Amino acid sequence: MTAESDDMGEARRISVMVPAPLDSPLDYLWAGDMPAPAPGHLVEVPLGKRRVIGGVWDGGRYKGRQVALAKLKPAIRPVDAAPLDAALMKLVDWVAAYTMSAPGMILKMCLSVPEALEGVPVRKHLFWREGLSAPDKLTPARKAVLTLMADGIARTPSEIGELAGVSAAVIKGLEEQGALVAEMRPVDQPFAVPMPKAEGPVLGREQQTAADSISAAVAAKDFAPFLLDGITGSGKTEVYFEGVVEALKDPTAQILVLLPEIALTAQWFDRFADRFGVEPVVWHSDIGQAGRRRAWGEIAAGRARVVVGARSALFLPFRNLRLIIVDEEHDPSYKQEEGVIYHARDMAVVRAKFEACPLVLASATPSMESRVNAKAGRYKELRLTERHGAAELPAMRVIDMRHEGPASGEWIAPMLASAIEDRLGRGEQSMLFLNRRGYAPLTLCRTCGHRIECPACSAWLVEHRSERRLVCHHCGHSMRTPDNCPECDDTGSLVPCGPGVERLQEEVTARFPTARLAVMTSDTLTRPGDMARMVAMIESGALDIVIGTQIVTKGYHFPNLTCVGVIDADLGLRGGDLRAGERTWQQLVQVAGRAGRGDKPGTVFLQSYDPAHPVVAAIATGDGEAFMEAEEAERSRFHMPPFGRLAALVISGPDLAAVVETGRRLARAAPQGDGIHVLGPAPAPLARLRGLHRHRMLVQTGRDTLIQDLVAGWLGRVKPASAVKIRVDIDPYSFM
Ligand SMILES: Nc1ncnc2c1ncn2[C@@H]1O[C@H](COP(=O)(O)OP(=O)(O)OP(=O)(O)O)[C@@H](O)[C@H]1O
Ligand SMILES: [Zn+2]
Repeated sequence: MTAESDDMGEARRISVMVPAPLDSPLDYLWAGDMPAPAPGHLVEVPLGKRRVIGGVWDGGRYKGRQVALAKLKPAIRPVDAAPLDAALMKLVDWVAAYTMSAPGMILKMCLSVPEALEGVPVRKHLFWREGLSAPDKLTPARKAVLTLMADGIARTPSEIGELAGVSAAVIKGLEEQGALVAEMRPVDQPFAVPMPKAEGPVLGREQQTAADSISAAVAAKDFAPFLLDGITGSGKTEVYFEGVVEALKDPTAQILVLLPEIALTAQWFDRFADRFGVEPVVWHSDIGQAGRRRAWGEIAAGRARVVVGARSALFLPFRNLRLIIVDEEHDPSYKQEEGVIYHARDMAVVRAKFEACPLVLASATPSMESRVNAKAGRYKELRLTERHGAAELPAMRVIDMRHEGPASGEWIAPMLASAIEDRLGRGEQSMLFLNRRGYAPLTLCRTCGHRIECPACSAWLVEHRSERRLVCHHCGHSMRTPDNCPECDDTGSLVPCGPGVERLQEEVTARFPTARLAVMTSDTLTRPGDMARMVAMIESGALDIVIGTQIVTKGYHFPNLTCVGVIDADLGLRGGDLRAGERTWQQLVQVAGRAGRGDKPGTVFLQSYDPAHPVVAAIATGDGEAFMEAEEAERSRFHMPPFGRLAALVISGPDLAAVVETGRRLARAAPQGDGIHVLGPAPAPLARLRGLHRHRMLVQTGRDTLIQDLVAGWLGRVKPASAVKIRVDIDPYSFM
């Protein structure tokens, strides 16, 4: 072969990132007459026995052995879809490197809707217009159709059938006679374009200052990270809506708003619709296949303008992203713990940088990470220190459960009970917060002391009395609640220990038999729309008392809710990991923040066995700043994140000895050096999960160490024992 034809051959080599767990793109041969597609274009290629859609990639970033041209498999075809843009491809590479995941699995999250890439199916619509031929016989059924269609709106045959109450044959007949004309339209219609109302709300002084900063950054079209730190009810949403208004002035701009999954609720949508005239485009697990296809396609085409979604929306293929908002940025649900382990808030910052657009992290309880970034000047801090309008922060009362607690077997202290009584009398609402689903977290045999555990996990089974079942909250295993102890077979000896929301419901019903009560948990709100209906009931005053898990803490605004009771303020502090204090503080501030948001003042009751605990004291005094300062000092002293870096290794497998052996090998090969600390291996708190044994290791380094390189080198020196997996979690949030 001459050098020239060799070059020409090389021009036919393309690197393709395929949605599979591979370390780098694969090379393919681009056969046929068309020039090889440039990076970003989507192509169909063979992968093993499958055909997959991948992106042509700049393979130079990934080192590896080059396969000889003659051995390359040919690509199948170009895919007729908008190419991925450079910023998104950069994000894929970056997130893969940071989280130590296969880049193909990150790309898979971007191309999460393969059907959208296949082109949208078309559906037949019929319409009528003046001058079309009249049918030969005008039967009543035909007349009904023509009357309906006189408005000129195109409808599918089935819509016409339904609306006019006629059979398919009638419609077919009219079409054959030329009285209705058919046109083919893509099934997926574009979304309505948001149009901000000319007049927004009159912003308060602090709100206006914050909104101006954000709008200026949007207009400047450059990377600019903000921390919007405003107390609960201070009107953060209205502030970042101003940024959205500014961005929409560019007719091609797209805006992404990330919310924790369970905060994606009717209230937020109503407010958006109020301001922008239409609902935003939604992206989360509940929208179904067709909804995903439509949303993905419209986003990729650049037509979907404002998208609101849960964490996975971060990887959508926007064409011209001009603003990212991460609301409730402290929320732990932004960390994905399965599959690719990533933190959507942190990766949002990276995406904003690559897209060169502003980013707003909003919270009443900013995470330590964001707080420290703001202090260091990496983020610009915008503060809102007052509630909107006349509303004041609620009063706080700590109930010392050691002296002021309820009788044994009850969970509501007298002081809280009388406060609820009082609200009932005044026609106001109360909310009780207990972050525990089910009836009781533990079932114990009074005779032999046996505790009922999950057979596959090291966890107790939780009683769900309404279903008469014991359920594992880790793997979903469940069994009928037995009558006899499974261990000693004694009858009637099993007793529930501790409260869950169902048990609390029992107590509330007994105490306040006439109160209108609802329980809000992921068990009671299972269908799409359940949450919206419940929220509407609270808003309309159809409920007096709401019992809920953390599902009720997110962003709700119920003006008539004036009493919040935290049943167990110490719950999140037990078995404390690195962030237990911070997280409990955030959760309690958020739940407390639901009280007194209207013109009536609110009171929050915290039931605690440890009122002197810094977290409880911080909530009671309202001095969260002092608490977070102390937390920060502590983290800094021990070089914990964000002042140091952490990576967790979870070693798991079906055979305990193999897991232990792998841990030993890791320990022997552990990295050493200044400021590097390796902890473990030790059994994980959740030592068995879904039948697999789990051990953990933790490596801690200084802020300036490239912990990924350290871990990669380490893993390269160790061969796991058979059937053992090692999962790496950079910046771990879960220590279970
Ligand atoms: N400038 C304003 N004019 C009129 N109403 C406002 C204004 N600012 C805020 N509000 C209203 O005040 C209420 C609280 O605002 P919002 O829900 O945005 O607070 P928040 O800061 O997001 O609170 P949280 O952190 O608790 O979710 C909402 O009903 C909102 O519509
Ligand atoms: Zn289990």
